[in-house]
Amino acid sequence: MDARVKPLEVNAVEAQPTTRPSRAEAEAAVRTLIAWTGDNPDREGLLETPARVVKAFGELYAGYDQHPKTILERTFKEVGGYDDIVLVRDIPFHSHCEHHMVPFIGKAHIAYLPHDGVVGLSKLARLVEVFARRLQTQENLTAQIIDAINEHLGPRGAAVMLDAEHMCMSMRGVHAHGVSTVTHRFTGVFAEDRQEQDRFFAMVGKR
Ligand SMILES: Nc1nc2c(ncn2[C@@H]2O[C@H](COP(=O)(O)OP(=O)(O)OP(=O)(O)O)[C@@H](O)[C@H]2O)c(=O)[nH]1
Ligand SMILES: [Zn+2]
Repeated sequence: MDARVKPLEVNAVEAQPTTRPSRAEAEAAVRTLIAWTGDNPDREGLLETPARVVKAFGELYAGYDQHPKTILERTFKEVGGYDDIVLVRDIPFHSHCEHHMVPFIGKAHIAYLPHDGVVGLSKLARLVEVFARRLQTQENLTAQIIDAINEHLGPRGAAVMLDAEHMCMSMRGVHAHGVSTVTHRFTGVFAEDRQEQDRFFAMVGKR
């Protein structure tokens, strides 16, 4: 099958499947951007840059080819009856804002109240990667993480908080350095019970 007609797998409801250009077309686009900046894409140091950039994009946007189900499908039930909050905090992530394609970098804190087994702790960090390695807004990233937890783990409650610095606000535009943006979403018991929210904030260490 021609790589150009390979459908792009997407998980966002609003995103439409689209077709992928070829690698050669992607490299030509990078070459155009280099020339647009005012540099010479034919000088020695830049000759291989389009190929490197496209390869790097393959890593930075790998999330389009990954699905949360494959990460969250394996759960463990032998946890000694543990059914209280499981919090994995300070998960580092890098994403790219969909407005400027410039990085936003921060930490994710994910908690859930188990219902029928627990998931491997590393899987929550992997889940963040699935969605962070796509073009994003911080709000959408927050929502996609918690929606995937609810869909695939069915917990009694879930809580997600992201704290990130957007390079499009510091390196360009308003040039506001050191600004952090905090988003959070609660579902289930965390949404209904203020005390559970307070426990989450206390455990994360932010109030
Ligand atoms: N809500 C939200 N806004 C974001 C995020 N990442 C970047 N932005 C904002 O997206 C907005 C885009 O605004 P526009 O006015 O269309 O673009 P712009 O002229 O480049 O804006 P400036 O950044 O103010 O120069 C900016 O205010 C960015 O700060 C995000 O994750 N969530
Ligand atoms: Zn931006």
